[in-house]
Amino acid sequence: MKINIWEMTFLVCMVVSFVIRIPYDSKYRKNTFTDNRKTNLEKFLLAAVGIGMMLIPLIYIFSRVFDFANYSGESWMGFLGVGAFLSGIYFFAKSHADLGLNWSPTLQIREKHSLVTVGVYKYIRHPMYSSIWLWAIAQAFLLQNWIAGFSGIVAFGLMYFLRVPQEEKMMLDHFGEEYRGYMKQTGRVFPRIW
Ligand SMILES: C[S@@+](CC[C@H](N)C(=O)[O-])C[C@H]1O[C@@H](n2cnc3c(N)ncnc32)[C@H](O)[C@@H]1O
Repeated sequence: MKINIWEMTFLVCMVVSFVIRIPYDSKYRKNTFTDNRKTNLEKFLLAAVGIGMMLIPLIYIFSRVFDFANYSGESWMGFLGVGAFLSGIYFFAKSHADLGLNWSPTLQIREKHSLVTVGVYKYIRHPMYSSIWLWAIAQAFLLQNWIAGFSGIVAFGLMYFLRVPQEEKMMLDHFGEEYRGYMKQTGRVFPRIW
């Protein structure tokens, strides 16, 4: 087994993302929820993201199973991948810090949930999803394999397009006009500039 520099970078960034989440995850487990919308579809989407963004890349890096789908990319692709993952890690950390106790890995409202509209949430409604898009794009640039490189975009794309409308509906159900007003001032994954 020989891991190249880009695959090693992917692994390190993945571990850093895990470590960032640990303190939020342990606090999250102590929450009581007043609304829990973790449906079977949600469970499927979470599993798909785990498979597409972690399991398939790990199998690719540590075995030869997907080697038939390798291609040889240019080094600029690797550098772009590093830039995308590093900026993704910044937004991942910042969005966790801004959401604080309101963070949840799925669609849930906790007791005493408050609407966060400060920090990075002042400009974007879904900065954590922006950061995960950056991870998926980085994966495509860093893992030069048609399956392991693109499984992240497919899995997260599925989650993003199916989950975001449900998440915004849940927030509207709870925060009503406050969230509607917030939607008018912010973009989904890019800042609103018009
Ligand atoms: C995985 S987090 C992702 C948050 C957000 N969609 C993002 O991409 O940054 C999903 C949970 O965060 C909470 N949430 C989302 N937006 C929020 C906001 N502006 N203020 C407070 N909680 C929020 C909801 O409880 C939702 O179930």
